[in-house]
Amino acid sequence: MNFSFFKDLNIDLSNPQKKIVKHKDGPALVLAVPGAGKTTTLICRTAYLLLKHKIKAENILSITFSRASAKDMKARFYSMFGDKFTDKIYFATIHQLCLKIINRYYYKKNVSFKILDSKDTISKNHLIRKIYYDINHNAPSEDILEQISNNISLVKNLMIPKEQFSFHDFNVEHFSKIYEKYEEYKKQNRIIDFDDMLTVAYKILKNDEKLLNQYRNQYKYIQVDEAQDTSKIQHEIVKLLASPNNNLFMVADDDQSIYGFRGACPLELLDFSNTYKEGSVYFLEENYRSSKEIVNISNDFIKSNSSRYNKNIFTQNEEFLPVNIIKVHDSLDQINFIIEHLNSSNEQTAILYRNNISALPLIDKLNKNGIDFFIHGFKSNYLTHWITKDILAFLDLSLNHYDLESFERIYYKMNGYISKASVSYIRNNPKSITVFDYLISFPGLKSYQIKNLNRIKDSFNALCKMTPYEALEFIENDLAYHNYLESNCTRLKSSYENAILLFSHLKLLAIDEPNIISFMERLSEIPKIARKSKENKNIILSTVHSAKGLEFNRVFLIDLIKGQFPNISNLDEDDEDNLSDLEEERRLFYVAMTRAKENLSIICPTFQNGRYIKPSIFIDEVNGTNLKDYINKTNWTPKAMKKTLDEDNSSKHPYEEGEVINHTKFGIGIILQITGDLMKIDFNSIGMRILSIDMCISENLID
Ligand SMILES: Nc1ncnc2c1ncn2[C@@H]1O[C@H](COP(=O)(O)OP(=O)(O)OP(=O)(O)O)[C@@H](O)[C@H]1O
Repeated sequence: MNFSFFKDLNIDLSNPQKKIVKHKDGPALVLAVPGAGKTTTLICRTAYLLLKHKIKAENILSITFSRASAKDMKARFYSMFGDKFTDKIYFATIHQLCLKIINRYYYKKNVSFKILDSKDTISKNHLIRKIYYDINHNAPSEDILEQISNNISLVKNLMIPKEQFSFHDFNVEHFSKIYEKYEEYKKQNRIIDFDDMLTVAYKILKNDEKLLNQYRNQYKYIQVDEAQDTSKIQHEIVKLLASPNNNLFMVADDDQSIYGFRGACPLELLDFSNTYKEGSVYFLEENYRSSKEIVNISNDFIKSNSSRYNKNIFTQNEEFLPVNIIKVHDSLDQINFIIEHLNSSNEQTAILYRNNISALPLIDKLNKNGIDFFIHGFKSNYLTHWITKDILAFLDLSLNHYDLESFERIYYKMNGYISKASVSYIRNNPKSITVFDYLISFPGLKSYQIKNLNRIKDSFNALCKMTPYEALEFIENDLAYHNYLESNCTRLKSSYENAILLFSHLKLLAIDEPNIISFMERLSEIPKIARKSKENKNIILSTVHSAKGLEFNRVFLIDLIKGQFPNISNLDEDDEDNLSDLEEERRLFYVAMTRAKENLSIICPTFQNGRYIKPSIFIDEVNGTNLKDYINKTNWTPKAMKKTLDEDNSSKHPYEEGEVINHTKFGIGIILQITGDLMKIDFNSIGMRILSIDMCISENLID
């Protein structure tokens, strides 16, 4: 009888896998390597319970951590067994299950509630921002907002009582107070957030025995995929539901635990044999997914981590292609390299990145090249990032010289030397005068101050006539926004690498835009393009976190640069906290590599925003790879810039290529190239700059 079940499958399960599939009653833990068939075995066991043990579909609950994995699990089940079952099998995330429990309970009690971040509530970020401001009297950066949000998740997932907050380093000023206010607001407004789904459901199950028993009677068999990412409270909920029969089946790989920052507790798995004395532990060490090269290289790589079970991963798969490390010149070259390869073969491909912001220029350029893709959960928070808001304020002010709000946002972020007193003065501006003209009318200004204000006024006059790319370069260099960007990161204790990545990606977006308005429109269009991207595409864009549990023929792992992956600034390997963060980042990199079946390329830009950047330390740690250069393959002249360069008006100015000039601010330099209104000049003091000829003449900048 058993024989026919396994014979009928379209997959030839190994003996260890079959043994696991046949496991029926009592607790079981399957510990396995990537691609060992954990999900496959769980799916087959579900079918085996239904077909062989005649368990009803409604009595089986299969849960996992992310929506993408739950969807994938369901799709794989129906593709293998869809023709054999008409009953619905419940594959859900643990949060979906908890919400179901809460809904049922509140419905019974006739109590209504709302979910934070839904249409009819305030957004979570907005709420935290407001509370942070009320308590600390300054606005939090995006990094701090994220840290607060992660801390809230951590507290709830690890079930840390308020009294023990002082033992934890939350890295946020007055976190305890912020947390208190946040909880108070939700309580008063009958709102629950994503993490409350767990705490509230747990409380309900603990206090309502009748309801708990209803669930226990319903879900007689509970299966948990990706159990290494289950947090303390999730373990408690699962234990509560599974008890007293404990028909609990968990599959896990400790090397793929990547949610420690949000309270995942892989250590609970170590305790499995103590919690369930009668439990069975199974091991799966054969990888069926990836080529020999990918298996060997990733296995070697993860051995650098010290807190892990040592496993003997092996594969019988053939050798296929070497794992490549591709050195590209910069982010634009990285995209060009990817597009070139996407165009040359239509095999199923994932482009994976550590940080959401890496997706911004990808969405833009793939869309402009007419390449269809699906993107997993893109976050549009770059639009509310202080850098984006600053840049938009510069551009808004350049378009509208009466825009006091934008002026107030940026006047101290450039080399304007504008005093607070004069800013207070212009708040009484009669509105019929531009911000700059009113500033100049401030009583008692010295002649050099007036000259300076005229310089700023002229800069903003010039700014609105530039292409968006030139404008961003001008803001960065000529208006010295770069200095502010650097000092503000230090002040906010937020990652300078992330800030520069965002800034340079905004510039990448600007490259193809003909004018400032179209650049602004494109910025707000990107989230819409992301939302419209449809599933079932051959090309997937995803953070590594969201790609867990999935597999692809070809993987491009991008932005392998210092500070991005591992996503740790000022890495100090002697610091224990740093070390555990580094190990989690290493697991994340391991998850990324092991998503690939045949073709894995790790891409490493060498310049960012015109400056040399160091590669990720992981590049040194992956041995046995093939190093390839893709440097200078493409002509890096931004289109928008090229357009201006091509509009030749050389006859209207006195400069010549090769001429040595003396600039009032930058000193001696040589003109390397003149095209249209632009001159590329190599200055002795500051290196290369591109300047507008019009500006140089009208401002008398060159002697
Ligand atoms: N016995 C087998 N023979 C051939 N292919 C198999 C076998 N078991 C699993 N596979 C295939 O190997 C791949 C990996 O399986 P699966 O996704 O279930 O592994 P996993 O352990 O859950 O992976 P991960 O933890 O890395 O996400 C799938 O394509 C699956 O179809």
